Amino acid sequence: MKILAADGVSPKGIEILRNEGYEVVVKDKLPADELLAIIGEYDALIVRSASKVTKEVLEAGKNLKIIGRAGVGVDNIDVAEATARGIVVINSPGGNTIAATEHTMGMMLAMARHIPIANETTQKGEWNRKKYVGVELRGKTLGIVGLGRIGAGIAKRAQAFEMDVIGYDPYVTEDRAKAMGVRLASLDDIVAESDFITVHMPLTAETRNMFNKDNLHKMKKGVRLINCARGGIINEQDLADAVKEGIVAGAAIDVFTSEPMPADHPLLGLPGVVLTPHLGASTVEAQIGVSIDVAEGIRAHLKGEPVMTAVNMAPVSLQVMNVIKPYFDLAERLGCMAGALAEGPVKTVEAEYTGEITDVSTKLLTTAVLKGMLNPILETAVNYVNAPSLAKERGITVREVKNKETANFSNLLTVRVSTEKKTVTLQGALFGTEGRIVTIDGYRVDVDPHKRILVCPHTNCPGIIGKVGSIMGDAGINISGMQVSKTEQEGTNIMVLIVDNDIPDDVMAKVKSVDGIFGAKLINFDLL
Ligand SMILES: NC(=O)c1ccc[n+]([C@@H]2O[C@H](COP(=O)([O-])OP(=O)(O)OC[C@H]3O[C@@H](n4cnc5c(N)ncnc54)[C@H](O)[C@@H]3O)[C@@H](O)[C@H]2O)c1
Ligand SMILES: O=C(O)[C@H](O)COP(=O)(O)O
Repeated sequence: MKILAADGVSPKGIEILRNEGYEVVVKDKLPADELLAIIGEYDALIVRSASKVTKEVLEAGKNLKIIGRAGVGVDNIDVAEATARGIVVINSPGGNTIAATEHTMGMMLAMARHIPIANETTQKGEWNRKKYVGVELRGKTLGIVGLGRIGAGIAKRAQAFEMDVIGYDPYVTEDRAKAMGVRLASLDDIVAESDFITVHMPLTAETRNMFNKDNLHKMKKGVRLINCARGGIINEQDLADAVKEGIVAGAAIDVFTSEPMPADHPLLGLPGVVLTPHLGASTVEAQIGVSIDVAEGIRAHLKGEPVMTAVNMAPVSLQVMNVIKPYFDLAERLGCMAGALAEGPVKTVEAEYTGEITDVSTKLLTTAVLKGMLNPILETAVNYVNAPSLAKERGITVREVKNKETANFSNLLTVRVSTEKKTVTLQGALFGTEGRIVTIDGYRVDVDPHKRILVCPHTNCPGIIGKVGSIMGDAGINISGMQVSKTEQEGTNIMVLIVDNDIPDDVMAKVKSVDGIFGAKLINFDLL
C-alpha cells in the first residue's frame, strides 16, 4: 500500500504508517498539477488545508481508498464525490482544537493591545507609548458565533478574563450553552451588544458572508472582530470598508477566502488589523495530534476496520464504538458466509441483535454485514461508506431487528440472507474477544470464522464423511476441524470442515460428486 502525505504533516503519524509496512511519500508542498499527475499511484492521501482534493484529483486517484485531513475543515475536499466513489474521508476533529482556541485568544489580545505593530515599530527603534494605547478584555461583551469545540474553549478562557460571554449557535441547546456559562442570544443581539465578536463555525451556504456591510453597520462603534475559522464568514471587502469608516476598531484574521491571500487584499495595511497566515492549527502539539489521529484512522481503514472520525459515514460516539467494535469482524464474516451460502441474487438481509449490544446503535454493524456479503462479489471495493448504497442499488432490503432477551448467549448476532429460493440463517457470538459462528441454519456448530470452511449438506448415511475425508487427503488438503450436525430435514446432515488449504475446483467437483452430498460450498474469508 502506498500513502502520499501532501502538506508536510508531522513525522509522528508517518512513523505509525511506516511501522505498519506502508510506503509513505511525504511532500512539504505539492502543486495541484503534480498532485493530479501522481495521485493514481496511491491508496491513501493525507492533506492539510493547502491541497485541494477536487473531483479531478479523485477521478485520477484510481486506487484511492481513504483521504485523511490532518485537521478539522474538509472544505478543501470534494466529500460528495469521494462518497460516490466509496472513498472514506476522515479528519481529526479535536486534534487542533486547543491550538486554534489559544491562537484566537492570542489574536484577541494582540489586536486589543496593538502588540504586532508595537513590536514592529519598537524593533525599528521607535518608542510609541501614546500611540498604542489599547483596551482591556475585562468587562467587555464577547459574542461567540459557533459554540462547538473551539467556541466552547473560547467561552471558558474569556470567562477567565472576566468577559461577559454571549453566544449564537442555532444548533446548541439552552442547557448546553448554560453549561458553558454562555447566554444564548440571537445573531442580531450579538451584532448589537458585542464589543468583540469571534466566529467559530464551518463555511457553509448559511455562514458565508454572515457578517457583511448590513450588519457591520449595526455594530457598536469600535467593535473588534476575530475570524480564525474560515475565510468568507466575514465579508473581507465589507470588513475593510468598515475599518476605514471607523466602525470596526480592530480585526484579527487568520483565514482568507483565497489562501495565500493576494497582494492586493483589501485588509492589507489597514490600521488595527492583525493578520496571520492560517496559523490556528500550527503548534507542535496540534500537528503531532492531527498526524497521529489520521495515521490511526488510515491504518484502521486499510485493515478493514471502521474509523470513528470518518466524515462521510454515520458518526459513532466513542461510547458506542467501544461496545460495538469487537463485533465488526464477526459481523463482516457472518455477512460473507451467509451471502456465499445463499447463492443467487439476495433480496433481503436481516441483522438481528440480541442481548446487551441492543443498548447502542448497531447501524454500523449492519453495514459491516453488508460489506462482508458484497465485497466478495463486487468489483468495487466495498467499505463502510458505500456498502449501504451499493446494497440499495442492488435492490436489497436491509432490516435491523433488536431483541433484548437472550437464551444461551449473552450477545448474539443473527444474520438472515434471503434469495428468491431460500433463507440462510447464521448466528455468531463473542467469547471474550473472539468471534465464533454458533449456528448454521439452526444447527449448533462452533466454527472459527477466520479459517477456510467447507459446508456440505448431505444424506445421513454411513461412508459419506469418510469419502470426503479421503478426497481431501488425496489432494493434500489438511482438515483441522470437523463438525456434523442434523438438519431440520429428516435424514439430512450438515458437515462443516475446517481446512488449512484452498480447495481447487477439481477437488470441489469430486466432493460434489460424492453420492449423498447435495451441495458443497467453500467459504473463503480471504475475499473480504
Ligand atoms: N484557523 C485554523 O487553523 C483552524 C483550526 C481549527 C479549526 N478551524 C475552523 O474552526 C471552525 C470551528 O471548528 P470546531 O472544531 O469548533 O468545529 P465544531 O464542529 O466543533 O463547531 C462548529 C459549530 O458551528 C456551529 N454552527 C454551524 N452552523 C452555524 C450557523 N449558521 N450559525 C452559528 N453556528 C453554526 C455548529 O452548531 C457547531 O457548534 C471550523 O471551520 C474549522 O475548520 C480553523
Ligand atoms: O480546519 C482546520 O483544521 C484548520 O483550518 C487548520 O488547517 P491546516 O491544517 O491547514 O493548518
